[in-house]
Amino acid sequence: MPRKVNYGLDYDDEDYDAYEDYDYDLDDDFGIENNGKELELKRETVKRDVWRCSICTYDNEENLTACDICGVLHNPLGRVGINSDKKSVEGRCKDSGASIMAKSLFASLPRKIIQKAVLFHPQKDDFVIEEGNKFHRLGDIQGPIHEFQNAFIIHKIHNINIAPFKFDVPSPDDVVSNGLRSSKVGSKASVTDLESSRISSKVAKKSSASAQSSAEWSDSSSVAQKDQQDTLNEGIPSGDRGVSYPHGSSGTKTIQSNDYKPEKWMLPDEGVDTLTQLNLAIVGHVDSGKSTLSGRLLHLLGRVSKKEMHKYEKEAKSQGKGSFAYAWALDESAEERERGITMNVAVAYFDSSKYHVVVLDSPGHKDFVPNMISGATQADAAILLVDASCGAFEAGIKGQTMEHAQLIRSFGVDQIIVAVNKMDVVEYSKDRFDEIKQTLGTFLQSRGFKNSYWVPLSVMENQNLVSAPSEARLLSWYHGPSLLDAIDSLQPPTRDFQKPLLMPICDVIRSTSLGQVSACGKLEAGALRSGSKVLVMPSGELGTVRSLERDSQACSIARAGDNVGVTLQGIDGGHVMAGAVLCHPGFPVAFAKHLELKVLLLDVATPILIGSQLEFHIHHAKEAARVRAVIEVILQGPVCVEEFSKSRALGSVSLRASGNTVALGVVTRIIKELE
Ligand SMILES: Nc1nc2c(ncn2[C@@H]2O[C@H](COP(=O)(O)OP(=O)(O)OP(=O)(O)O)[C@@H](O)[C@H]2O)c(=O)[nH]1
Repeated sequence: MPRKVNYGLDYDDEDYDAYEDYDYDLDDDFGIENNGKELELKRETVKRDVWRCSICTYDNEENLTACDICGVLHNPLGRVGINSDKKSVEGRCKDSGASIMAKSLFASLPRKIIQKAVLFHPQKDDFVIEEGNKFHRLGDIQGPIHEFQNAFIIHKIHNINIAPFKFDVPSPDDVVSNGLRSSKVGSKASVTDLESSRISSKVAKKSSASAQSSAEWSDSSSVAQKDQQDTLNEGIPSGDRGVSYPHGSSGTKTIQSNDYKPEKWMLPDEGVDTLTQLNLAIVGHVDSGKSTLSGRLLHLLGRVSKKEMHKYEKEAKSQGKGSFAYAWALDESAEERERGITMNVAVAYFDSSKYHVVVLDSPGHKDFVPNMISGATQADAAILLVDASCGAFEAGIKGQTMEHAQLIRSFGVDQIIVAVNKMDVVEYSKDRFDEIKQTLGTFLQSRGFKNSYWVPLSVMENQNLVSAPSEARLLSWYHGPSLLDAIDSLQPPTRDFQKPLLMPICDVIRSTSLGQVSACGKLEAGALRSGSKVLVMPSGELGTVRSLERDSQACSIARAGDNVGVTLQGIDGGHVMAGAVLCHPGFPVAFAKHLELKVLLLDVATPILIGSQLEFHIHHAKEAARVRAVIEVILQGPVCVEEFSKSRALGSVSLRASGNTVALGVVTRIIKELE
């Protein structure tokens, strides 16, 4: 069955009322008309003990861990209270991502006063601003503000409000892979290394201490301790075991990540015939039909039974929302169903002939872009769904069709299937399909998508989904692959099997009755099996893998690319949270809040100025950030991060302000940890 990503702790206990998330103390109501949907939200009463959000200045109740208005975390991950697992169910729900995002639906952020203006002068290096090439290296920008603004004038293509840069010249990936890191970055490298060494060695020491104590707690026999030590040392060459830490510290021998040697079980067994896992994000403007498509595919491919489908149909009809029956297979919460929109990413699975597909059904509504980002960072490829209906496609182009395409590209996805849906509404018109293909195709090409497949569909009338269409009007001109065939034509993703474990946590499921905590997410690198020791960063706590689950089935090993649930034992559950990262105890991920970025500006209306307060998104973590120098950010709290050259997943960022994505970028340097 599909699983919802809640961006916070989740409870699997039966007595837990999943809809408590939306049960607020309310003192006023207000609604807003958005894409024809009447959305309602209520605001909580302000209580006496409050903390002020650094982004929107809203006074939040003390017990909230994230801003009630904009969702920015109050306490940095590193300072997560170790007692947070003792929260009542009610407390947890109030803090959940769903509640926060729901409440932020109607919040417009108050304007912040910019303290300093950025200066600008034309650049003379590789990042010279050219006609048609809107890539800017902001680090070199100086000069009066109007010149800064002029540098970011939007060029409209086909009257579309296209964001002013091109991914392919260069894309964030290309920035790093083409070695475009500036000499400025290089010249400070030694300082950086020193700083990050200090941080990581501190953490590594902590992990070693916890590793030892954890081993002692779990079993007192020397044989058991040896086993514990062996799991702790998985992948570390025998000569180096138990004596050293990554990045090093004085007096200890250093293990670099290239010293890591994966053990045999960590590598895929070529002989065993298993399908490659493909993490497929379904993105696109609100109402384009993403959940309906996901639900219908699951049904057609036998993942949602006839009986279940019948139940969804009945329930949807009884609420006067019959057309949403398939979407209900994914949109499970009462609030999502009532509003007819997806709020959290749903994770579901089906098999094609070539892939074990993990469907990441993303929300399309503008206000849930942060959730969409969290799902999209796990994607190997994407289906960009567009609504062919007159007016709807055009609205999507100005809305989230473009934003989602840009975000997904910035996370390194360069294979995309553009599914032109609702062809039934336009009489399966070839002209309309060609018009959409020409308009959007030009844009996608300019953003550096290498492979894009174009598939006309009607999800509602089951045309061209898993087999050739039966509709004569479509058959008369379309002879290409069905959507399922297009999925099978995608190139298999490359995986980091040879690197130490790295799994950003996107969701946490917690059973209070069993005292267990499960972290969900995609393994970006390395492998896990039951008994493996894992380090949870940023807390530096060690846990042991008790069991693994993929697609609701227990599995013995999870490898890079797999999207799994990892049940941990021997760990305080309060340290396991969305935004944290599971890593190899010998190779802790860096943890910092002072970063140098290289960004591509999307929104000229929101220039990035020194002193600007932004929302900083990285893998599944979100932090308030202040622009210190252009573009160097100080986050309110630290996050797990790697330079993009080391990890795509932990080095791709997006910057948002006032509900808009204003820039996409990569981490070029971890500057230092601030005490
Ligand atoms: N006519 C027609 N309607 C469709 C088709 N596919 C989906 N719809 C309708 O479009 C509406 C929105 O569908 P959803 O699946 O909720 O759209 P979505 O993209 O998941 O919406 P968000 O997740 O909120 O962005 C529903 O009423 C669907 O029945 C189609 O092929 N033809």
